[in-house]
Amino acid sequence: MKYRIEKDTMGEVEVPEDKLWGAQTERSRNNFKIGAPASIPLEIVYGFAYLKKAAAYTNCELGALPIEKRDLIAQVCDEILEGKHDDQFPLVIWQTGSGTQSNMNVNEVIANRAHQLAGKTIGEGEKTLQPNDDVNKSQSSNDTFPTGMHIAAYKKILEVTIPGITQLRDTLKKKSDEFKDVVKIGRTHFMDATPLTIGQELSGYVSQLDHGLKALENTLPHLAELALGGTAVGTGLNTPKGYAKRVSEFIAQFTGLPFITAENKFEALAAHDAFVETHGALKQLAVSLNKIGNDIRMLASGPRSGIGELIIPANEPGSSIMPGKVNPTQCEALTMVCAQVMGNDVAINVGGMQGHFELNVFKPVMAANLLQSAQLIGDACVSFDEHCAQGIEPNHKRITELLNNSLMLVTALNTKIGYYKAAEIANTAHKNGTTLKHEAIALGHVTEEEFEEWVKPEDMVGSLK
Ligand SMILES: O=C(O)C[C@H](O)C(=O)O
Repeated sequence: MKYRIEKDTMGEVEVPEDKLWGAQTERSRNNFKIGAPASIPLEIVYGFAYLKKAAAYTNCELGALPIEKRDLIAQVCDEILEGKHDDQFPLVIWQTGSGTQSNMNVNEVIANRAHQLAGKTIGEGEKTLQPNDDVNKSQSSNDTFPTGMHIAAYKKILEVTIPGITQLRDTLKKKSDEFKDVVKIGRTHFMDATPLTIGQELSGYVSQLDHGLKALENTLPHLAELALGGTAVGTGLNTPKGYAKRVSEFIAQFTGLPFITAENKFEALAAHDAFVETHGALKQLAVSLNKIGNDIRMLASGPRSGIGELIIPANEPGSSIMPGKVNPTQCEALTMVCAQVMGNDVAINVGGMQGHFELNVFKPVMAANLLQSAQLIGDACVSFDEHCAQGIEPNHKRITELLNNSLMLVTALNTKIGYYKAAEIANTAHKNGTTLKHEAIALGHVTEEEFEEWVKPEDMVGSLK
């Protein structure tokens, strides 16, 4: 491999000749071979591209950067956002906790690419742009990395997570309406209980997702607050007057999203409570989705020896050894995603607890985990929706069989003959393996006509939708 020499304040570093990055990126590559290759999410790099462009525009407007430099920075940022330089960001999550090396990676790529755009080869003559003085002007990693994190997370939640959850929620609502009259036996403590409809059961899942979506959306205003303008410790040292507000306005303009400057930059640098808050909502959704996935796989269990009340799509052969076996694989994928989100939540909570004095230095791990959760939940909801939820059908034969066989239909007699006599009927039927009706009449507690009139599952589901 051919190398060129790049320099930073510590001296010379060999960098692969065909790469746009510089000395500090290369040092990071050499010093942090932890889980390589590249694991800093590209979404964060794109977040940086938005903010570097916004910073260049703001610096220029406020008289701190010539227009030619602004335009070069903006042009490279646009190229980055078009995905033209995805392979120029080789760093890992497990680097400096401020993300300084990723900030410098972006600064170096912009500077070297700008040199090329100015018609020169990298290393030829004086640099067209200085990574620290021009591209990083009015910035520190301490305010840029959290800004990139917030832009990336906001976009991911808006573009992937919320649409995915909404798609699944809408299907479950449709199924809930479709099966609103299908009466089945309920279960509490895993044991037979009084009846309800499939529509009612599914409506609980819809409500869970509605609440989860609301919780997630409620976190967006905090996520919309940007740290940029705080620089090293939150005071805004080395920024021109009016910079913080204006740079956020440019970011809002370039992203089309309602970003604003954080009211308090000390919080925005030293704490990532916004991430803890947003991931809290993602965790809530994972809790809900785990229940939904578990319920559906248990209700669809069988086909001969399980509950078998629901039929779900048979998408692929389930077993390499057992012929004809089909498994609830979408439920398995969904609940595995939920397990991953729970793990990510722990990492984010631990990271969030570590804001020491003026800086939280768990930024890359918090950012990567949140982005992973947001992507996984969105994707898993779409997959579960398209390959499972949309195809859910009731197994009417099995539902009727289990409903009529249930001893808990006896609960309808409580108000007619009292709890004790009703319990005697249920216990005797269970002991003798007979029906409720048979024992109710044999014990002399009701007549056949009374039983027929009083014990009707369809009258036991209440009026709640
Ligand atoms: O990289 C920076 O801009 C600052 C760094 O994170 C530091 O506080 O030491």
